[in-house]
Amino acid sequence: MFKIQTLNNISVAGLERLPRDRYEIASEIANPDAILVRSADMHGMAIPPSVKAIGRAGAGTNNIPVAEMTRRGVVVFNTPGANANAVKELVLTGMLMAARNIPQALEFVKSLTGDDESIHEAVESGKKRFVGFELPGRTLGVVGLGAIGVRVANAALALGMRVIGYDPTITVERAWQLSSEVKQALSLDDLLVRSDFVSLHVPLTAETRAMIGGARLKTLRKGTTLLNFARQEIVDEEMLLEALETGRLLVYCCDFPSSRLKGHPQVIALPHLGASTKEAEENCAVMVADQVRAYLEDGNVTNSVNFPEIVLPRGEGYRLAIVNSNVPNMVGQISTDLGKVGLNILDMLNRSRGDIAVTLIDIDRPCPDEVLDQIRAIDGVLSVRQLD
Ligand SMILES: NC(=O)C1=CN([C@@H]2O[C@H](COP(=O)(O)OP(=O)(O)OC[C@H]3O[C@@H](n4cnc5c(N)ncnc54)[C@H](O)[C@@H]3O)[C@@H](O)[C@H]2O)C=CC1
Ligand SMILES: O=C(O)CCC(=O)C(=O)O
Repeated sequence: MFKIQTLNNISVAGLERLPRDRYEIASEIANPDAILVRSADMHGMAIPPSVKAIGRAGAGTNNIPVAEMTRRGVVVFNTPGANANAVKELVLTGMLMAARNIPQALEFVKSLTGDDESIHEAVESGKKRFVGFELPGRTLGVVGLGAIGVRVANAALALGMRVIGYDPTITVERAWQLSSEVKQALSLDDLLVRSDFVSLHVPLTAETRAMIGGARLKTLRKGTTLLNFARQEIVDEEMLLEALETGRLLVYCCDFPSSRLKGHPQVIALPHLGASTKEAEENCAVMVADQVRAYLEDGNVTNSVNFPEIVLPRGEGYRLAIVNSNVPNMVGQISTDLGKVGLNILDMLNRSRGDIAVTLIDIDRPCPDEVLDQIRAIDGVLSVRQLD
């Protein structure tokens, strides 16, 4: 029986992928084998030694201590692209809300009093305060052309916008998906000076933290709208407020309210709603549950942010799933231990990524406990599991 701890609400569609006769799932559970999480902050949390996998039902893994988990030999998964359409739709909503002064217009309508005739009169005389502008011909700069950025860029083209993008590490897959109409910005600074709207779609990393700071905000075209559906910390809030004050920035539309941003007349702040659609929640939950299950039951790894991709189809025999440091002669030492007791290797796969390697070995009969312990004792071996 595998034990799964959930730190956030995970869609039932995903939990149903973990059959109850093999999986016990609860928000409070002792010695879990895996943790499923959305946005809960796991930094500083005591993660029990029993944990072998952490599954993030979503894209960003900045809420998980990934480096520490790698050192411990714990795999961390995410669900690339599973919520990208939901975020794209909210970014488009944000652009349109900003261009048409929708939040202010809604506030105005809420404030109306009197009978239908007086409301009608107030509407017709008041609406001139909310005159907006249209998107065709305006330039959108997309920073980060991953699952979300590519969708936002292509959708903005379809709305008649000009689109420029910046992503020095764009993958081949995303480059194929990106319309050839999207022009390449030479640098982030080049993108910022050429855009009427700027939309951020990068992960939060040491490099992207406060990437949009004071100096860069000063280079924006007067009246730019900045959209941040990535992470709060990517924008320097102090400097942002100054840019709004000077009018360099017209609107800041984000998914991350704060005490200073909420209620600000030029800020549209949503309560981290980017991935909050039924479809995205289901997509993420199903994908992450399948990935965690494949790892727990077969040792296979797909869509990990810290482990190598490794998939060895199950055939005959018994499987050992070993996580070890990526150093020479690990496989040699492991196979020597197996050979000493006459265990025959039927199939084997070894993959590495950075400092970590995963070795899957199918053997002809169960491995005795003392041999498993010998393998565990090899310098650099982080975990050894014999799978049914
Ligand atoms: N508001 C919300 O609810 C959601 C927010 N997010 C946030 O959006 C981020 C992006 O999500 P995805 O597009 O799914 O991720 P992704 O991994 O598919 O794309 C990220 C892209 O950013 C690029 N990148 C990294 N550093 C860069 C830099 N310094 N400059 C320019 N490009 C850079 C990468 O090359 C990659 O192509 C997530 O990491 C997460 O923080 C994601 C989903 C929902
Ligand atoms: O699970 C959520 O609602 C947050 C989604 C998110 O921020 C992400 O996928 O990075």
